[in-house]
Amino acid sequence: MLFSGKALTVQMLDNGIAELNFDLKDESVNKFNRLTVSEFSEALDAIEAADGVKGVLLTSGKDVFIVGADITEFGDAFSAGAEGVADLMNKNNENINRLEDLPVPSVVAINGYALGGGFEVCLGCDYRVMGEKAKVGLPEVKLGLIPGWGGTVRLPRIVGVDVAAEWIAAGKEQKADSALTNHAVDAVVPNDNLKDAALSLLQRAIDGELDYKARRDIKKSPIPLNDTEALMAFFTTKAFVGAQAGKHYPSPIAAVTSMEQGYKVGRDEALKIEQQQFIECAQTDTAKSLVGLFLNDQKIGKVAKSWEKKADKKIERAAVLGAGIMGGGIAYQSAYKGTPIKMKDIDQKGIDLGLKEANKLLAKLVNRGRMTPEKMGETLNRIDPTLSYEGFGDIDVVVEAVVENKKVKHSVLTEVEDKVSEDTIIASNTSTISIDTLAEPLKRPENFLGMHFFNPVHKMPLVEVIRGEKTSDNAVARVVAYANKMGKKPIVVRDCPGFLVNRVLFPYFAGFSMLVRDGADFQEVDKVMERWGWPMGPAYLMDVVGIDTGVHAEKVMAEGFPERMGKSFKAASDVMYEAERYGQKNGKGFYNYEEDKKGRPKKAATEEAYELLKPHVAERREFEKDEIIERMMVPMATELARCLEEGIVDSPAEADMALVYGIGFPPFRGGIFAWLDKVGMDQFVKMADKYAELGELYKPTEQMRKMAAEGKTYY
Ligand SMILES: NC(=O)c1ccc[n+]([C@@H]2O[C@H](COP(=O)([O-])OP(=O)(O)OC[C@H]3O[C@@H](n4cnc5c(N)ncnc54)[C@H](O)[C@@H]3O)[C@@H](O)[C@H]2O)c1
Repeated sequence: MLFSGKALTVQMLDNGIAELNFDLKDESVNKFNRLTVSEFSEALDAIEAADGVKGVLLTSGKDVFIVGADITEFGDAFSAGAEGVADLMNKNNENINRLEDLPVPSVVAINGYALGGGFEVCLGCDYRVMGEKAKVGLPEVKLGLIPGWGGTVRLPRIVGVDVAAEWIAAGKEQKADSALTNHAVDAVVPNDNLKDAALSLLQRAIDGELDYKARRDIKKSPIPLNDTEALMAFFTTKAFVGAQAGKHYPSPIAAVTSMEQGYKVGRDEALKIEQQQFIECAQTDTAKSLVGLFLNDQKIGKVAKSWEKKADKKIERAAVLGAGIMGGGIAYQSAYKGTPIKMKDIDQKGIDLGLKEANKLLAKLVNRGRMTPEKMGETLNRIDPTLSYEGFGDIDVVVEAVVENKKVKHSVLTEVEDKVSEDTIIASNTSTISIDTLAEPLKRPENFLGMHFFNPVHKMPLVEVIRGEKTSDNAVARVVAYANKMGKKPIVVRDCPGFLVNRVLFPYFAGFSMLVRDGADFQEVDKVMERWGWPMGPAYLMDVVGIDTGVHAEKVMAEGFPERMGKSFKAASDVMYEAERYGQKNGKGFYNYEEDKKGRPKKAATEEAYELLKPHVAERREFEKDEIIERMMVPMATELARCLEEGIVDSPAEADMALVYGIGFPPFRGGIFAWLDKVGMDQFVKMADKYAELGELYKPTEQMRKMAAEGKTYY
């Protein structure tokens, strides 16, 4: 053994080959934490000092190769300013350069995920052999960063500027076939043959059959582009990348800038340029927010896993009641992720619609080559459409998704309780009705809870798991396990009308209604909020949700929280509802909708909506952009703070993730609590107090005022 550490080892194989094996102790994956980086350096010392080393093989002792840097180390390093960032990055840059400069050839066997720094170390090797199941990629932009260990330097020198820019700016993982076609790797082999194939390639390099030095030269030299070629390549790429990423996400452009400024110089100079760009990105609010979200995501994942472990059994069979928009989506998602599901409705038409939707989604996957027709058949077979309760005796979880009406739900829930076994868990997908209210007529309220999906189910990651007063731990655990199995992000919250997400969404809509009442142009409000980062403004969002659904839910919320959410005026949404403008679903809402060439609804402004609103709103007037943002965000943020104080949600991290995953809160802002921390509670309280005359929704809680006085933050 040349070197033996806690993160990696180096041992001599036959023929003078040193195998450097990454295998981080007590962890399920390899990552470049400070320990690994420091041992990597010691391992290179040992290789450089050893006699008779003719070649180096890099391998992994885990299912993955290396998943990247240890993001938990970013926070402290980044808050130490430019020096802290440089300090975190320098050592591994040195390591990868030393690997690349060894007097002998190097080959890496990429057995699983090689992402970020994990892929950058592969790019430092002379040759790359990849297992069929492995994936490579540079996903740093997803954290608001750019590759910082030579990714923007070596990748364009290996695969060309266009492909490198595309890979880095999109941050997508690449499968083996894409990596091979684009020459990012030299061979793809079945995982079982990986090490042998890598060794044989290394032997050929050692024997002089392959000119590894020529390859190295390419990676260490400027990129041979003339000025016109460079102008074309970088100019068009930047325009494209900038348009895709948008102004709130500057790092994809920084990655292209690093390539643009570094293409004319050799490796070492180019690495300095990359580092400068990396440091600038690391100091942006966007990076801070996205790194924060990544860590929050890990946290909610851990919480969900620990719930799952408490479940008494695995979810093998599910059922959904109601085959409408939501029921159809739930059936599709369950079947797609492998859990057979009965889909019951009282109306054959409902069932036909549910199946049609599932068929459409699966056909799309088949057409895009992401699923075989056989798999599509298997998936559809997992959905068992039915008009009866036959076979409900051995169902593990039933999800109720019938119309949002307390009476109907009570009747359906008591009915199904009689058809299932004593230990079946029954969950309701209600959007607003309190779980304790729904549980009232049930014999086994301990087996009942909320499982709130978001529309469209296959796209929206969040599932709110709502525990009522009598819900058992096992019921929560089983439903969390089911959500995990469906590939969703479950977050456990306590019961109240609207639960977490809708409880804070309706105050936001109330902010919108008051703005329009006071003379704001709804299109202007949409534009301002979209520029602020929301995927759609409030009027457009209401049209997409359905004005009828929104108006109904708003009533439920007003009954639940009359002191804050009861309203004394006719809101714009009420006006639309009375005019039967229900939004996208019937082609008319705040906007008019027509189908585009691809059959997707396309919105267009219409005078009709303004005419209808005129008698109910103040004369149109201009509002400052900041006033619009504040009047929209104060009620939402204040209600969220209330939810945390009341224990509806356990932590700021879970609340922030719920809003990002459930309603697309702009990720670059890191969540509402992260936004409040950035604004500062003292400033926020001042901001809210300006609007005190707008009502209770604008009044910060006592605890918020206390936090303001004490200078406290949520994170
Ligand atoms: N649409 C959304 O955006 C959304 C999002 C989250 C949650 N939800 C909630 O999901 C539930 C369903 O909403 P939807 O939009 O899918 O409604 P929908 O009107 O599209 O579907 C309801 C389905 O339930 C069926 N149904 C009615 N009574 C039934 C019964 N006794 N047994 C079996 N089926 C019955 C109807 O035939 C219909 O097919 C509601 O509680 C709603 O609040 C909706």
